[in-house]
Amino acid sequence: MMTISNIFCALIGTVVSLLLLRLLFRKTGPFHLLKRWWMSTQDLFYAYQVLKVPEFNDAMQENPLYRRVSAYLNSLPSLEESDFTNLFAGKKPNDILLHLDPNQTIDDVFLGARLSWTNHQRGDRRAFVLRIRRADKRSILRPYLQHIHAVSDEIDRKKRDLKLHINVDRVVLDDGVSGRWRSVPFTHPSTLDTIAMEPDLKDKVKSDLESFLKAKQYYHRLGRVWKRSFLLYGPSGTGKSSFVAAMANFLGYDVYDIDLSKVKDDSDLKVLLMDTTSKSVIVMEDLDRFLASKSTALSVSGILNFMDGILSSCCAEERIMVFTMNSKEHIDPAILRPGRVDVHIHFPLCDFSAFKNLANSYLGVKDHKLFPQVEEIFQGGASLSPAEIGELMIANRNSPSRALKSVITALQTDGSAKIGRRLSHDGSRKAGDESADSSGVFLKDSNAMKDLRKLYGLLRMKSNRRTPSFDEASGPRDG
Ligand SMILES: Nc1ncnc2c1ncn2[C@@H]1O[C@H](COP(=O)(O)OP(=O)(O)OP(=O)(O)O)[C@@H](O)[C@H]1O
Ligand SMILES: [Mg+2]
Repeated sequence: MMTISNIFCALIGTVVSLLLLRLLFRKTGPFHLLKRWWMSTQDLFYAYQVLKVPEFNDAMQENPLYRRVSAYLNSLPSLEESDFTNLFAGKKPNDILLHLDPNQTIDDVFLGARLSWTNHQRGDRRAFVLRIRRADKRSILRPYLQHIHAVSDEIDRKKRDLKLHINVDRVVLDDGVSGRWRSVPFTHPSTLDTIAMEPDLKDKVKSDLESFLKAKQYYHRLGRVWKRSFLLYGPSGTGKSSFVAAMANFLGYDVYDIDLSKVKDDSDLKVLLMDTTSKSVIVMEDLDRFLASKSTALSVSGILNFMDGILSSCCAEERIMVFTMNSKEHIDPAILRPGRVDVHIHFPLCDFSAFKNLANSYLGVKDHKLFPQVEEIFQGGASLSPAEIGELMIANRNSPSRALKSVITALQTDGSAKIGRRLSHDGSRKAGDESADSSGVFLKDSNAMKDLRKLYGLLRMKSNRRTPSFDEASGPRDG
């Protein structure tokens, strides 16, 4: 009986203490009142300066700083905690925008200094009013304004509707001016998360792109054009083009896709480049194929000038250049020298870890009883491109087991056929079935193929020389 009343008393005690704590710490409670009183007492001992950022100047022209401050303040975490915040839907789905009520104040902290902003509104006149301690002003005002610029730039970048520009022979624009680029909204869904790639490599590329975005001052101090070039190379269907789209989405940049077969000569390439804007990814796909065929009057030196960034320095900068190739084996090393191409990224055929990645995103399957069998086949040396495996998974997406079985069959047949072709190409051994269907999905495995696969697995194990996936040639890193 004693124990039950003890428990009851303890329960009551806990509830009462919780209620008291709540009263103490709520916004109008003694703790917050005390905090506010302490701050206003402190304020008596400091001199403050008030700075105004009006929406318009005297000539009724818009003040760009007003828009930036507005974007900055609406992104502050303290706004989420304010009782005077309005919520609006943004342009993109799931976008929620926060806005502070007129004549309300929010606090901000920068480099340890406390600042406050009031959203001042009288009639049609609007301004943001910054209150800052005089003692802090000299040391932090300039960096604080730069910080506001950087944050609002970042917000703009994320909000932009991206465009894909394709070079055409000539197009007449709405305003009657003719141009060489035809533009459409860029809505490619590929993101760095949807690309199956070694996680370390993906992280490296991400941080490389992030540090590029912050490196404006750094590049300028070095007297270099603020650009970075990437070479994506690997067999067909390994995700190079998808990766370009993912990069553009990550950076919030437009894409200029240069179709080299439509570039007449070097001066034509110059014109095209001069018509591109900053904050863009400029892509030359299948450069190896173009260099091998050389079907237009565009010279290699025209391409080299483009790669060096001489041409882009005349107009806007902040560009990413991307070249894709199936193989860089027969490419003149001068084309790929550091400075021309800063980062080399290898896109290999699928291995077991990339396969698991694809199974997770295409089928929602993290583990499966057929995985050990798939792993064994990969270890035997067979492989398909992520595009081939992705197609099989999409076609059988309602049944993961069927999807995995079809991948296994394809690996056993098409993979073996590929191995056979490679071996016969080397002259080491003749492939059994050279006429295999390229999709290979419905072909039956044979003993000869099994032997070839074992042999190929051994050869691969012996020559286990891996191409590094991310090879940073040179160039500035961060700002
Ligand atoms: N690594 C990957 N991760 C996720 N999906 C991939 C990957 N590789 C290819 N795919 C899928 O396969 C399809 C083709 O890929 P993509 O066009 O990017 O390959 P590619 O390397 O550019 O081929 P090509 O050299 O023939 O141009 C895309 O739909 C893409 O979604
Ligand atoms: Mg491609």
